[in-house]
Amino acid sequence: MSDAPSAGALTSAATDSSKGSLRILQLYPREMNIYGDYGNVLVLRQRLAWRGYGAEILEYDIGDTFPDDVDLIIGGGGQDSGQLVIQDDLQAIAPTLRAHADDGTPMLVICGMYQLFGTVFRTHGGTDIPGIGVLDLETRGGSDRLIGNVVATSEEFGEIHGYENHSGQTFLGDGVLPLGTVVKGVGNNAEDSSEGARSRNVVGSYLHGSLLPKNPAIADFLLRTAAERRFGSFDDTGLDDSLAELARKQAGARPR
Ligand SMILES: NC(=O)CC[C@H](N)C(=O)O
Repeated sequence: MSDAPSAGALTSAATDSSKGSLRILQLYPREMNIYGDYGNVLVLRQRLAWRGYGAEILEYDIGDTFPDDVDLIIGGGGQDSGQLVIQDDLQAIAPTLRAHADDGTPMLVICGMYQLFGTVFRTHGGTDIPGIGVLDLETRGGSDRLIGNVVATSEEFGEIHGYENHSGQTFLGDGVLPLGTVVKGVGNNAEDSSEGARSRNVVGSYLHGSLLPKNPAIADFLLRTAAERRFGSFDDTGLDDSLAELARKQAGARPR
């Protein structure tokens, strides 16, 4: 169960939202929200609040109507069983998600949802869970779970810190770039040192933690992109990220 707000709830941590509000949609928070992934939404909301923007946190669950005017779409990790539960509903909203991606809506999808944004996840049990083809990649389940701390490097976002726990190994097609190159841990698969995927304004990653508290550069990319699309500009006043910096140092020093 998630402790997230119910569908359509307006959660405003911002006392001052005079610069406007962004609508952030969390996909399937019941089934696809493990290892603290909901923290990504909380980080986005808080960084908006610090800069005088509001955030409307929406949730999409099985059978819901997909909301209008969504500025940012977030998806978390899930067990294979959770991925099986949502698979039919996800196919039903696939055209909407693909249209959002093509239109430039910023998105962050982690692990289980990252896999399902590809073309297919063949589980270790031999079941094919079809993806929605937003990202050109496919995933094959293996007998080993890949678990531990990860550090990846990326030109766009610098060092990326997180924690992986997956059996699926993901292989990128020509239509996407990796999010980063792994220097500690495994990332997408045990063969090519790539981690995550980038295409249009979509970021896919295996990294939990949750990801955004320790990676404010990725959070601000998502917020800047969403705000510029909605308001034409973004006041990206620098924030005091010294605690995030400490967390990054600590995470980087941890054993695999
Ligand atoms: N952490 C996750 O989201 C796991 C995704 C998928 N069930 C796997 O094991 O590969």
